[in-house]
Amino acid sequence: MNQSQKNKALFLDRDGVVNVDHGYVYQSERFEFIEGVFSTCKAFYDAGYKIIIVTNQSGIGRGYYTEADFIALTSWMKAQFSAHQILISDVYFCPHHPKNALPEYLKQCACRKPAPGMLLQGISEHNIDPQQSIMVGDKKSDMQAAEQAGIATRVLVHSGQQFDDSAKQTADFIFNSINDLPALL
Ligand SMILES: O=P(O)(O)OC[C@@H](O)[C@H]1O[C@@H](OP(=O)(O)O)[C@@H](O)[C@@H](O)[C@@H]1O
Ligand SMILES: [Mg+2]
Ligand SMILES: [Zn+2]
Repeated sequence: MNQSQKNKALFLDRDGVVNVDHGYVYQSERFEFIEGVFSTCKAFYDAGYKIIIVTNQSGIGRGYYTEADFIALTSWMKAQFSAHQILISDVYFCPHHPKNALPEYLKQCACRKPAPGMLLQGISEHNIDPQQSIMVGDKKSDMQAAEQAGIATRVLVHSGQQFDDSAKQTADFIFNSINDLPALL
């Protein structure tokens, strides 16, 4: 299969990119969409990008909330995008943590960013060409995961966690938020 038959993807980190990172958000009442997320995702969706979310959810491993809580919130979140005529093709999450987690989630896994596992799974399951794809994150670990997965364009946004100069070196672009992303179209 040649590259032209592969899909291009906009990979999004969730907390700090899609929604305000209030810290281990798991309830829709605390899920505050970041300004511009719908208009930006609509622009990329209409431009032929699959939209795939890849999110660390150590709050599950830490016992702050359950996988069922996360799945319910994710269903609600996808419905909000759908109401804006945007299909979220998939949401991949990592519930693990290497040090502070309930026994069943205590592990050094291949999916927790900066590991690339969630991105590689999305690339495989959705026939994505990483060279035509973009990753948006608010942490250095998001950029490192994308680099490991071969995602060609990496964007760091200021709308989430603070980051240092070493994080800036892992990004191709640094924007205030996802609202500025259409400049890349
Ligand atoms: O930004 P994404 O990957 O979508 O999700 C991040 C969240 O799972 C949480 O990740 C935590 O980091 P630790 O997992 O505790 O290191 C903290 O940064 C929280 O503020 C944040 O809400
Ligand atoms: Mg984040
Ligand atoms: Zn994991």
